[in-house]
Amino acid sequence: MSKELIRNFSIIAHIDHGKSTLADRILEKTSAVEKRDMKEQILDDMDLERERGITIKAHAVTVKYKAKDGKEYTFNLIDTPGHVDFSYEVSRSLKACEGAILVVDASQGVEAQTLANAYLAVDNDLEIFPVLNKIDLPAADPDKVLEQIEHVIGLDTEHAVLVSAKTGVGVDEVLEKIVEVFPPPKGDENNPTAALIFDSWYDSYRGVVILTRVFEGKIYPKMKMKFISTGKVYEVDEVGIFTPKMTKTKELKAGEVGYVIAGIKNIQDTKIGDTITEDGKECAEPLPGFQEMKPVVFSSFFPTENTHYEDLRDAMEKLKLNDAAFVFEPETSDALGFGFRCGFLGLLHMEIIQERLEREYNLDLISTAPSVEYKITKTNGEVIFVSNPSKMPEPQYIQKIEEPVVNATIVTKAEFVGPILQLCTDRRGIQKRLEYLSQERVLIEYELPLNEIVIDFYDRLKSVSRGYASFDYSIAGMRESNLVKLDILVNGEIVDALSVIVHKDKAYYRAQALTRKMKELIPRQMFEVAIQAAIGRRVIARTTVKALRKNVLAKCYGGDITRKRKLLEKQKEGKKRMKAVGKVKIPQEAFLAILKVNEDQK
Ligand SMILES: Nc1nc2c(ncn2[C@@H]2O[C@H](COP(=O)(O)OP(=O)(O)OP(=O)(O)O)[C@@H](O)[C@H]2O)c(=O)[nH]1
Repeated sequence: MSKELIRNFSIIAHIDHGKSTLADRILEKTSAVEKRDMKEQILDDMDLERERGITIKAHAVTVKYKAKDGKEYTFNLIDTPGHVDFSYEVSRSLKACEGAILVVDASQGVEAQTLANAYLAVDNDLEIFPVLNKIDLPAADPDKVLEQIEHVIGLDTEHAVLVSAKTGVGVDEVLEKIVEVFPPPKGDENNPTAALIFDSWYDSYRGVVILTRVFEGKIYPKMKMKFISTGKVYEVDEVGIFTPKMTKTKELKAGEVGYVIAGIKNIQDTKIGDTITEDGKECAEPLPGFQEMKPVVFSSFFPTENTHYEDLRDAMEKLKLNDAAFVFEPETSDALGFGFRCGFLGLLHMEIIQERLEREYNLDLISTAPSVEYKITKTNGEVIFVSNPSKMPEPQYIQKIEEPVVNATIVTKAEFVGPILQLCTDRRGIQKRLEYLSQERVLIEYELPLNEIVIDFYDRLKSVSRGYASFDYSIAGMRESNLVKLDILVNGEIVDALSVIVHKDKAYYRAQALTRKMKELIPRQMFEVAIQAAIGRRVIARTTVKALRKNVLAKCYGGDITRKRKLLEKQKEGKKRMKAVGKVKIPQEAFLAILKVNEDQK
């Protein structure tokens, strides 16, 4: 097949603007999927993706399109996720493309991730054309949105297409634009092989499946392929494309996108961003790779039953096979016993991993409040990185603490600017930009400490803007701050897993709110439970959970054993997701109380 007839592209958009729906329509129109096999959002094949209605992993699919010029084109469509935690998936997908369709909801307009993703595409030198989706909605205002696209993103709207991905209106025009606007790939199949790994996952039957874009040369069965960064060599078993089912092909040539299987057992060997070449006939230099993704949010996971520790380790190792960005290491907590300290790309990533561990592996977990990684310069000049508050050195050994800060972009309606600025100020933000995109839409940029974002920022933003604010952020660097560790003591003992790092000015308020919240969350026990918050040795807040007066069994006068058993069963259920710390039973919610403490509502 001639390269002239190939188009490699991604669909990018703000979350919920309809890119998965548009991808579905494209598959339908190109008959890749029989009508009877068509289910909504066919590319989102993980159960969890379907349930949450979001795309977690990027997917690639190859379809044929007979254009109006009479020629048959091959489209390699790469669907990308839209949530901020997964923006690294977007950027790696874009490296495999020549073009990007920017989907914008015509009833909503440009949002924070529309901007972030459009800039990513521009940075990757892609051809872009906008698709204004949802024009079937009465609130759709395509002209206004076109103006925003030109004015805010600076994107030419000459090739913009008005679409309803729901009804199919305009989709034919999108297909023609793909042919017209996006350039065919370059490269020569006779050159030494250079192919980019842009995704990989572990399949229990076939081993590692690599998703690759071939830039030069080709990949074919029996070829000895070499990964440039690790130097490892494997013999290729099979190559092919997704139609969307895995379909074997003879080879993958320059310009093409597809999968490679080579009996690889270890996903660590297939680093995303690495270049595949041919052993003995190497390309001169590796392709420009990707930014390595570093976890920025950390939390500890402990099994509620200590005997499930090994099961938890096994489950996490399995999950990691398909998620290179998820990291973990063993941790011992005085209060909670054996568990793991885990690193994530963001809060959503953390929630998804926890949910998968609980659902797919049937584990009951206690997770601790999310934290970020601090850079600490000790008084002896040593520099350490601490992502676990309980590992923070004593204050007298600390010279300075730096915390990660992000550049945050918020797009909202003018009427909510006031409360949003207030929220950002409360969260120790520094304003960088405020611009009216139109009379009623405003773009706000702030530098904010990441630590203030992981704690319920997004929820608060949604609530102060009644849902009319979109949000995106990228890590900007480190900033020195006056931070302290707040310890929580239960009956006089520090519960290490409850410690949090807070700004000094907020410590007192947080301590009050936290102890109050703990009191609500820790159930009454047979004895009085004192809850204190302290900085170092200084106790700054205290509450008490009163003792229970009656034993639950006291209700069972006489010897009705079945009734007694029922009550005990009931009690046991209530015990689920609790962890005994000394004599006191602490429920999961208490470990996340910091997320529920709402200082902005004071
Ligand atoms: N009325 C209308 N609704 C649409 C249209 N296109 C998509 N939707 C709806 O908008 C919602 C979001 O669509 P998705 O395709 O899941 O959006 P997405 O951008 O892929 O979202 P993520 O995969 O979560 O990033 C769904 O409820 C769709 O049914 C359209 O043209 N008209």
